[in-house]
Amino acid sequence: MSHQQRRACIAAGAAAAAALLYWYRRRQPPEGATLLEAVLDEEECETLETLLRDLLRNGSSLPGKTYSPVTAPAFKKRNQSRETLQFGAYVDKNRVQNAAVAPLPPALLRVARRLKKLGVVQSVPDACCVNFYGQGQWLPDHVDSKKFERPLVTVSLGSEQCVVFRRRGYLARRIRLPVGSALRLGGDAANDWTHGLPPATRPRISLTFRRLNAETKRHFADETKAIKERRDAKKALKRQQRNKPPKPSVRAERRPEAAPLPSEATDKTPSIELEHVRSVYNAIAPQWHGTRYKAWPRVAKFCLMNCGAGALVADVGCGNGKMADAACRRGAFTIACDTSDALIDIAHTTHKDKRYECLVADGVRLPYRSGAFDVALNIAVLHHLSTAERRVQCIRETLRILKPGGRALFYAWAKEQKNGSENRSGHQFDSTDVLVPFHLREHGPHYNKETARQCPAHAVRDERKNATVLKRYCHVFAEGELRGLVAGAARVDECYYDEGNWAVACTKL
Ligand SMILES: O=C(O)CCC(=O)C(=O)O
Ligand SMILES: [Fe+2]
Repeated sequence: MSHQQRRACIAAGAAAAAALLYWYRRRQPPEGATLLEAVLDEEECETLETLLRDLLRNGSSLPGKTYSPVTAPAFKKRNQSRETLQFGAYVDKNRVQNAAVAPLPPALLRVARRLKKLGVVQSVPDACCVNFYGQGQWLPDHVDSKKFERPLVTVSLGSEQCVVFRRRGYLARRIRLPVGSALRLGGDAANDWTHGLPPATRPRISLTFRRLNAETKRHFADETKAIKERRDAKKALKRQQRNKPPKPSVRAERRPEAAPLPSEATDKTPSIELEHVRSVYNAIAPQWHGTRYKAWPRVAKFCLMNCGAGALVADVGCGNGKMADAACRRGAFTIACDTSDALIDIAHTTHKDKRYECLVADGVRLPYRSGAFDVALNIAVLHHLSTAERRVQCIRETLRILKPGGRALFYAWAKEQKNGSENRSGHQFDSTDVLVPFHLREHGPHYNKETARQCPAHAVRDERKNATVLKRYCHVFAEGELRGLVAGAARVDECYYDEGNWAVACTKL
């Protein structure tokens, strides 16, 4: 190699090393910033994302200023018009304000507690700003308000993105934010460097967890108190002027609304339901229980998202209580009912260790007062009601017992059944009102002579299968039918096909 060639080689090597060093330094987080990967696993991210998108869809019904569409024309023009949900504290254009917002919902509180447990923060954050970025939306460079304590922690969901840190006189830093990661910003990174996000290439959600500092909290509390005092004083003055005694509080006067009086649709159970639903379930209860002991995964997910600690859940038509684990898992109290006393006996024995009560009652006339429950489950019940009037009545009853804002999930067997392994029950339906055979085996671990002896009159022996054949009445639902019935009585949030059923999740308005 000539001298000249050697010099060229060295120069190229030095340039490559400098480029590598530059590349490396660009990716080093500034002092005070730490990235923790996999703080949430894939399933947790997915569950949280579904929950948050659900909340966003219902954004306008959340309290106060929790939801902001951020549609200021200038923001929209610059593509910064992302939607936000703010819990615990309200920020507008990076300025903290004293406005009413909802506290952290249980799912976010769990993440906040996890951050403390992992040592990312010292106190559990009590505020969270959830940013929903659509494709192309970005966040300009900023320093988070000093009214928030340090560190701030941002958890990423949905898709990977980069955050760019800038500081005058320093090389800009570009840090990858994988899904499920938490970026902790303290010290210089939070106070002296700005951070911003380039346009998102795919939809993304970020959760910025933080705490207002004590001084701001105190200031806001004083301000709120002063406003209330001024308002009360004004009211008192007006009252004095009118010289009227103060009105008693409406809340104290209000009596719980009683269950409605029975109507034609509810006061008499049609004989087809007595013979082909109630009696059948009473006879097959032990065998039924032997193979059905867990909520379907999507029903369990609904429970996970909606049945938090302290919530009151109604399981309308609970069968053997297979929803109990999912409904009570996060500390909710469940009151379940079914018309089959044999199934209620099983539900009671199986779940007596839980915050769970069950009783014999009919879904078309629930023995609960109106507005009492936070969540209602009505799973695989409606298709056993034999008139349209009774199905509507059962939906109305399920919603009646919910508080405004309460959520309900309905599942009803679909007329449209898939082929192959996706159709676990193996049934196909030609008409909407059908009698579906059930083979009650007279052998095996779940055979119970006692209940089998109480078979309804229509039961017939199948000697070949050594079983008694009972027929269950079902009205199978055509696509759109369930949605149509629920939409008349509540706001439909989601409608889907699952486990051979049509499903509708809704909110009582
Ligand atoms: O979306 C992100 O990752 C950052 C959000 C952020 O900086 C903020 O909410 O202040
Ligand atoms: Fe920020």
